[in-house]
Amino acid sequence: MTKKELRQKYKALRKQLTDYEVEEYSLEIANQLIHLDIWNRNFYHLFLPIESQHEVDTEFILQVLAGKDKDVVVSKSDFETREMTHFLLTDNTKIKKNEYDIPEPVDGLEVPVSKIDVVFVPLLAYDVNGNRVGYGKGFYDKFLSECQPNVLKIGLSFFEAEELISDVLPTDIQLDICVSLTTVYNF
Ligand SMILES: Nc1nc2c(c(=O)[nH]1)N(C=O)[C@@H](CNc1ccc(C(=O)N[C@@H](CCC(=O)O)C(=O)O)cc1)CN2
Ligand SMILES: Nc1ncnc2c1ncn2[C@@H]1O[C@H](COP(=O)(O)OP(=O)(O)OP(=O)(O)O)[C@@H](O)[C@H]1O
Repeated sequence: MTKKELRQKYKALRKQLTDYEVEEYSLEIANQLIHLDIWNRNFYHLFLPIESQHEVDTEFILQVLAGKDKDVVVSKSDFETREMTHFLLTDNTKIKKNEYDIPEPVDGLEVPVSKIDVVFVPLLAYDVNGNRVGYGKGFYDKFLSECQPNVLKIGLSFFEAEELISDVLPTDIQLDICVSLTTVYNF
């Protein structure tokens, strides 16, 4: 299927989930992550979920990271330049929702992309080759292309992998791992 078709399909599937399912499934994804060999690094970039879009609630992952004393990085998105700016998440970080309902840090200590070791990647759909589809603005393709080549890219999804995204671009960056409710995909 094309990215456009997949966006429609997965937006509809996510819409059907109840708030209860979103929470339970997000906890399940966090539980799967605990068992992976990904916790020996320092800087973990996490997305803060758009609740109205029924994204994976990363709160549980945040708790795991806090328990392990990791540095957590969150971003602010500029929809004009399609650039993300990255900030260290601390107890004092003020979070505010932007016009797209994305919770974002207001300000704080900026973290250069070169410091980031692991990125938890939001997505609408992904395929068995590790390609992903987001909302189509290219924020993560750009961000991931600026990261260190050895950065670990981990997708999180309530759904299983598609067989094929038919219109993958050369600028699309593949995931290393994707975690669903039942499966850990290693690409
Ligand atoms: N939590 C989270 N943060 C993220 C992303 C994400 O997917 N999830 N992004 C990942 O790249 C970037 C933001 N990209 C986004 C692009 C479009 C829409 C969005 O709501 N689009 C609506 C159309 C709204 C409109 O045009 O008025 C939609 O698709 O329904 C949201 C986020 C950076 N931060
Ligand atoms: N490294 C990059 N720098 C600048 N623009 C880019 C980069 N990578 C992709 N883009 C542009 O972003 C647009 C959207 O790409 P694509 O359809 O793959 O988005 P997506 O992966 O679904 O969205 P997102 O990354 O925001 O979740 C494309 O027009 C593409 O040209």
